[in-house]
Amino acid sequence: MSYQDEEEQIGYQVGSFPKDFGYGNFDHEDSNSRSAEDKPRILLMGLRRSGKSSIQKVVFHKMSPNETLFLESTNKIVKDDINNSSFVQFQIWDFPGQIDFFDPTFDSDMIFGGCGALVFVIDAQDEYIEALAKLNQTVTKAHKVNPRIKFEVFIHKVDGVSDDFKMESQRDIHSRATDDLADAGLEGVHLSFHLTSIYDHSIFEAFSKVVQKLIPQLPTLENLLNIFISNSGIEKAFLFDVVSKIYIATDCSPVDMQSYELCCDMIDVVIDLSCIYGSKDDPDVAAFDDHSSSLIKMNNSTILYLREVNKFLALVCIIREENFSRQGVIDYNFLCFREAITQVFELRLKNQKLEAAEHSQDHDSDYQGSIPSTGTASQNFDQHMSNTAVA
Ligand SMILES: Nc1nc2c(ncn2[C@@H]2O[C@H](COP(=O)(O)OP(=O)(O)OP(=O)(O)O)[C@@H](O)[C@H]2O)c(=O)[nH]1
Repeated sequence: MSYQDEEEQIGYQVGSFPKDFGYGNFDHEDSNSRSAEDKPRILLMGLRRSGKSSIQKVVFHKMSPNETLFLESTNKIVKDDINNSSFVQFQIWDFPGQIDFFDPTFDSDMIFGGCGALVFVIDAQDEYIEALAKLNQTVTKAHKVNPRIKFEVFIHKVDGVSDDFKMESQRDIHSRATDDLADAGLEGVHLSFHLTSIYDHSIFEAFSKVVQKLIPQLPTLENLLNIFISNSGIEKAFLFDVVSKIYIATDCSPVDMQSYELCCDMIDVVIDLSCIYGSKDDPDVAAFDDHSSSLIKMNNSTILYLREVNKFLALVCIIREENFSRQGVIDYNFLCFREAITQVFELRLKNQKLEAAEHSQDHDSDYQGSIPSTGTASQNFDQHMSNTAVA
């Protein structure tokens, strides 16, 4: 088998997700789209049947978890182009489980060279000794080619195991994997571990963290969210990529799984309602747009409040009912926040264009001087947010 024999699956669409929100039909921000080669790459690796393709299909193609039972084994590298919004642009490469790094057709420089993150999937319901050996081999090889790769280990299929077993497996896998790396002389290589399952939100949460590490503007986005929530009396806020339901940023307070699940469910409700009742005049136009908003009152004196940032991003906030009395202030602050996010988008686009121009001209001109650094940008956005009112 040749690893060069790759299959492109761009714009793939599975399942019954409403037409307006599938990847194939999504009206991309063309001007912000980058060519596939320029995008950061996420590699999905692991032993056969560990669940790699299922993860990709469930998170990015709305496949229902039960349908993954019928997935066939992957026997070539499958590339998938994810192009949801300016911040969520990357390629996912799904590898066959039986990949052999010593095969002469395996071009490790090409494969690991442009890689941003490597997700290694370990089946927690199976013996993991062989998987750990493969993980060690993979990290050693990849790190040698590209020391900047972020390594993410998904201890997967934890739906079928008890909480005690989950914790024990994570501890054991963590210590064995780091010991193996130390034995190989790679003490400095950091591995992040996540307990995941396609049958709950854990896989979306884990993928959110993987994707966030590939967004250079993350500190700026987090800073904006911190200012927004502290001035508006909000408990927690997530900035969501609407299509995949992964969150690309949140404020600095800790994320609890229940809050994240509630916010994900709210997005589903809003999209479903938009599809059923919105845009009667033109069915091809998505009813979910930058004017969409939604408010759900819970029976525990908490409010879920969703506002569209643009067609691709939504801000979902958890607010105590008593703090929602001055909704006007929250709405005003949201407009400031949205304006600041738009500026981050514009700056990112400008930087990407400059980088592309620099790349194509293939010379070391001093463009750097004209690219505003994220630090400067962050200060500018903070200034913008200083207009916010305090609730
Ligand atoms: N219980 C459980 N089963 C899962 C989970 N994720 C995947 N599976 C099942 O695991 C089996 C293998 O999944 P695949 O996605 O085909 O695995 P793969 O790693 O892509 O396999 P190869 O293509 O052979 O390398 C399927 O039957 C899935 O339904 C999970 O989170 N929990």
